[in-house]
Amino acid sequence: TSGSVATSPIDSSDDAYSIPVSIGTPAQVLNLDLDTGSSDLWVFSSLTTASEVNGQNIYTPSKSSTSKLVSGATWKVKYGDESTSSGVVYTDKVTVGGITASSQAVEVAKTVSASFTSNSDIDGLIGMGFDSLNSAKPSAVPTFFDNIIGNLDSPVFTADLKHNKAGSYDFGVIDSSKYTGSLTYVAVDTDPGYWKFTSSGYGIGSAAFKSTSVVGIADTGTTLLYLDTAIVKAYYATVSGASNSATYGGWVFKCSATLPNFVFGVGSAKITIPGSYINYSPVTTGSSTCFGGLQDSTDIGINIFGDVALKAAFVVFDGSDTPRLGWASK
Ligand SMILES: Cc1ccc(-c2noc([C@H]3C[C@@H](O)CN3)n2)cc1F
Repeated sequence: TSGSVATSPIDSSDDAYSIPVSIGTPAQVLNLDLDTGSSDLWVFSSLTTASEVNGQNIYTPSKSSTSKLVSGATWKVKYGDESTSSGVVYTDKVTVGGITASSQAVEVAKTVSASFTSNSDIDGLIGMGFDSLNSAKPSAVPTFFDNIIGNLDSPVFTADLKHNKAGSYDFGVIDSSKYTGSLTYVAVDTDPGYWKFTSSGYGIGSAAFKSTSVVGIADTGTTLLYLDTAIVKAYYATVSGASNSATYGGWVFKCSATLPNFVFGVGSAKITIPGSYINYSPVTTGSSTCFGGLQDSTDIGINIFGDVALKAAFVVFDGSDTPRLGWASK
C-alpha cells in the first residue's frame, strides 16, 4: 500500500505544518503536526484540562467504538522550546493519507503547556522519529510509521514542504514528479532516535562551497535552520546591519535586507535555500526588524535542519533495515 496526505503551513510564516488525521469510529479528524524529531502521537482530548483547550479539535475516546484504554500507561513529552504535554494512552484506529493503523497508540493529553494552548492550529503531534524517543511508560509504544511500515510498498515516507503553500507527505512511495534531478542518499545514525545525518558542507551566496562535515537532524517539527556559530556568523556577516540580538534571542536584520542564498551539501549534491526563506518574519507583527531563518545551534547542542531547510528540498525518510535520508532539489 501507499498513500499521500496534503500538509499545510499553519500560518503565513510557515511556523509549522499540519496534516489531517482520522482517529476512531466514526472518524474524528484532528490537525496534527507531523514531527520527525519526536516519536509520540498525542492529541488534545476530552480528558484535557478544560482551561488548557482553546479552539483545538479534540479526540473523545468515549465516542469511538474502537477505542481501548491501555491500562496503566502514561506519557510525558518536552519539546525543544520547553513546551510540554502529558496524559494517558488509548489504542484506536488511525488513518493518514488513506493508510490505516488498526490499533495505533493514541496518547491522550490530560494537560498541555501554554504554547500548545495558544496554538489553536495544532491539535497534537504525530511523531515520526524512531521508537527509542517514545515517552510512554511502563513501555514505549510504536509510532504510526512503525505500525504501517510492513504494509507499505516501500518502507519510506517523503516530505515535500513548501513556502506559503500546501505540500505533501507520501507514505510507501517515492514520487519522482515531486523533485528534479536525482536523489542523493546519506546514512542515518538512529542514536538516540532522530533522523541524524552528516551534511557535507555549506555555501553562502556566491562564495566558494566549504567542504566540512555538519552533523544534524532532519526535523519537520522545528521551524528554523540551526547551525554552528561559525557558519551563522559568516552568513550574517554578508547582511549589513544584522546583529545577534539578546532582546529577540537571535540574529535579526532590517526586513528590507536582501539575504544571500544558503547552500548545504548532501554527499556530492547541493540544496539551495533561497535567501527569502531566511528573511523569516518580523520579530513582532508589523515590525521592520526581521528574525532570521538561520540561527545558532549552540544552546540546543545539536544542529537542526528544520522547515526552513526542508522546504527547499524533497526528502525521503527511508526506514529500511539501514535507515537513510534521500535529498533532492525541486
Ligand atoms: C506549541 C509547539 C511547541 C513545540 C512543537 C514542536 N514540534 O516538534 C518540535 C521539534 C523540536 C523537537 O522537540 C522535536 N521536533 N517542536 C510544536 C508545537 F506546536
